[in-house]
Amino acid sequence: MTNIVARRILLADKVAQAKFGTGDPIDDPVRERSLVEAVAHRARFAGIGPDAGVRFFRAQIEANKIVQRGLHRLWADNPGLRPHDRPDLDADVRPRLDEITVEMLHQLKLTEAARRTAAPCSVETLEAGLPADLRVRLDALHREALAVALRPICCPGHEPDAPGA
Ligand SMILES: C=C(O[C@@H]1C=C(C(=O)O)C=C[C@H]1O)C(=O)O
Repeated sequence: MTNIVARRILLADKVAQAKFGTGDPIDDPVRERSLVEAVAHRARFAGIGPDAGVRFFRAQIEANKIVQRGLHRLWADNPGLRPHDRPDLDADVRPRLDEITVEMLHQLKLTEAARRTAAPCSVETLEAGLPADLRVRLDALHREALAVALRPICCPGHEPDAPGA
């Protein structure tokens, strides 16, 4: 599960690139709402607690926006670091996020029982278990996002509810 959480966070770089300089806001409440509704529906269908599923995905969204905000700030302040290409958000990046959503729901289902009985774990432990090729791509910004994204897994039921949850 940590693996796919890290992959979604790294994909936020592409989202940030797609939006940078276009005027498209980092926050897209319509897209978020449709994701959360789809997750609640599918979680219920798959027999995962919809609340747990929604809580998990709200954390993934927040983590994604942490990376986007951090990169937009970095690029605004450092023109030399700005990306040269702009992926297509709708045609390229969001379909990849949608694939990850399906995979994450599957993993949530598979790990449900284990997570219910597991002792709270630390983000550091989960991060240390990542394959090296993913770990090396996580700088301080991505690690900050990873900590937010993993909170529902590490501390099920203990993380504060997101606004509007
Ligand atoms: C990833 C995007 O940016 C934000 C983060 C989202 C997410 O993590 O799923 C969804 C909508 C946006 O608020 C996007 O616009 O697709």
